[in-house]
Amino acid sequence: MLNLRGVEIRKGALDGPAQARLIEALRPVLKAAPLFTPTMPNGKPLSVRMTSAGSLGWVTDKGGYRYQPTHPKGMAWPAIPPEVLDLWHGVTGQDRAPDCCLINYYGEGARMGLHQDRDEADLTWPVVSLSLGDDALFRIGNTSRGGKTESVWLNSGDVVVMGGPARLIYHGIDRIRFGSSRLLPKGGRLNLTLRVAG
Ligand SMILES: O=C(O)CCC(=O)C(=O)O
Ligand SMILES: [Fe+2]
Repeated sequence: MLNLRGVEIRKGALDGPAQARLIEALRPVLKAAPLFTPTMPNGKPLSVRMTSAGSLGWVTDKGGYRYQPTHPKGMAWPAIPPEVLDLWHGVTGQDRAPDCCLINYYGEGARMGLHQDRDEADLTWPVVSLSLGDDALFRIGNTSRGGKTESVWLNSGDVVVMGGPARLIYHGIDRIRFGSSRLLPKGGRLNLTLRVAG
């Protein structure tokens, strides 16, 4: 395990078969709650497409960043698959389940700027994130804006945990190596982010 500024990076936490099982488990979720292109509060589209599973999903549009119980198309989010819940319980050792599994899809050229995860009601819960598919360059900054940053490549099956003093650390994805993994038939990267949100 790698520890970068308090952020735990569990390289190879999931082996190939476990990754393939997760992709299978996510297929019906993505069918029930299709990926959409979110926009920043200023109207600018994000390059990642996203959706959620769980009682709450994270959305952003002209109304701002928030958690809500429904997909932008109006339906409730599908349940978080048991395989994903097992990962959370195994990593956190907590009985409480996450109420949101945010699913980010990075196609060719997609990225995510440096940000803090701070829309959750209780910031004492860790954020657990799983990488599936193409490699991604993950950048870690500081708990306030600015300052030096460090980067690390995340590969399929890696798990990142942001908790404790690192819960509010700035982080982002600079770029992916499109086509570096064969896990997703059409390429790209799926990132699952598990959180106690409400
Ligand atoms: O894609 C990633 O690894 C990070 C995603 C992320 O930071 C987020 O959804 O808040
Ligand atoms: Fe984040």
